[in-house]
Amino acid sequence: MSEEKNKTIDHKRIEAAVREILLAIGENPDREGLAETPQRVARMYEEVFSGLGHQPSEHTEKLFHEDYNEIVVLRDIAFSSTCEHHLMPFSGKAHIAYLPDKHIIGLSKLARVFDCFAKRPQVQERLTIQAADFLMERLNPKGVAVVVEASHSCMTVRGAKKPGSFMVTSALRGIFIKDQRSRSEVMSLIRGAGGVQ
Ligand SMILES: Nc1nc2c(ncn2[C@@H]2O[C@H](COP(=O)(O)OP(=O)(O)OP(=O)(O)O)[C@@H](O)[C@H]2O)c(=O)[nH]1
Ligand SMILES: [Zn+2]
Repeated sequence: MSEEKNKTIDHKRIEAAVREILLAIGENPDREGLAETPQRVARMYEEVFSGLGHQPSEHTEKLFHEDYNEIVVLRDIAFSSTCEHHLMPFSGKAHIAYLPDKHIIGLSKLARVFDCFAKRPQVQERLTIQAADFLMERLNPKGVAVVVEASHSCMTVRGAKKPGSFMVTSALRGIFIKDQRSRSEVMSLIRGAGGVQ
């Protein structure tokens, strides 16, 4: 993602809202430890919602022509996102695979595309689908598979309070839907060391 400032983030509004929340919980927003918290939170939101000011296509302008006809997998892409229900983080690993059709993409761009969708208010299912659909459309490969495993802090530290629980989501596209052998192959590559069990 480009380092350019995110124009969708209004720091002043976030600061005023955070001050209001501090008052609403009965805190003194002017005490030493909290005095700069509204500004910190605004800077944090700029970072964790940086995907709102950007498009994943910013990372996929360059494709390389290559006659490679086997599955490519980028496994264990660490990520963090924000649950849109509670504005609390969820984090884990994404695994992205595709079967090229004449074009490949720089490896890092897979991670950058995923991050661009992750750095928005999200639910894990939509994040998974958006990454798969975008790569399918932009790369025009024979197939795409995205598997995401994540722990949701809104479920581990509050609410149901189930630390250690992981949500696993997947989105298969193209040949990975239609062809059982390709599907088994991609899932076993994703399941390799460090992948989903
Ligand atoms: N499917 C899905 N659910 C999510 C995700 N992130 C958070 N949730 C769930 O969203 C739900 C929101 O449910 P609500 O009943 O509206 O909220 P709540 O009263 O705070 O629910 P509890 O978390 O059960 O206390 C909860 O069950 C969360 O666990 C996600 O990425 N995908
Ligand atoms: Zn949540």
